[in-house]
Amino acid sequence: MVERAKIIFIHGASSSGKSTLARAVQAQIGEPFWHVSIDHIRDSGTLPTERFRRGDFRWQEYRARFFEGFHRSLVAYASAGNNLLLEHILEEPGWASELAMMLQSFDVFFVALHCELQELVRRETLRADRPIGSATDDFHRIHEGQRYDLQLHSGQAVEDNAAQLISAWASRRSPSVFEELALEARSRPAYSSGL
Ligand SMILES: Nc1ncnc2c1ncn2[C@@H]1O[C@H](COP(=O)(O)OP(=O)(O)OP(=O)(O)O)[C@@H](O)[C@H]1O
Repeated sequence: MVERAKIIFIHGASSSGKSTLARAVQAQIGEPFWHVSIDHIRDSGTLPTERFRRGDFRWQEYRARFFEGFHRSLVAYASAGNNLLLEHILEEPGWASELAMMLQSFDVFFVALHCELQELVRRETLRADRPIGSATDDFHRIHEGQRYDLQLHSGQAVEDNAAQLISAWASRRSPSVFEELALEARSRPAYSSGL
């Protein structure tokens, strides 16, 4: 029988330190987790990034199907029993509920990684490999009204955050935020009527 996959979902603005934290957790946690991120797809050359930049293709035309495919890939990995350390940004308001529904048969632990705006802008400027302004846009949008199983602040040392995350994850409780979100989504009239 396939073991129920565990998913640790780190949610934070661009440059908040998600990858850095995910790597630290992956290095210390007592079970193997696959670190999954849009960054890996982009950096592997999967997408014809340069051609999107040049304007040969319009990203807006392909964006929704790209993310839909990414979200479905999480279900595919987890269905096969793989534990995932997911770092992701919920860029669209409906994605939290959609993902909660898609991932409802898995054990999801939802973690916020907060960072001060000034520090986000400093990191984004220093690294120079992200569109300037992404971090600020995310900062103002992505955590609004969102509930989490754990909230961390990236002003703390990454080792401390990783240790705190692992310890909170080890004593996680049900219902998790994702279980609650899936329940809420199922009880909405649009879902029950199949629309
Ligand atoms: N706690 C920290 N203190 C200082 N700098 C940090 C910290 N965590 C990460 N950084 C730096 O900030 C930059 C962004 O980090 P990282 O790639 O982990 O962020 P991210 O949230 O995964 O970004 P993105 O979503 O844009 O891929 C990197 O240059 C990293 O070295």
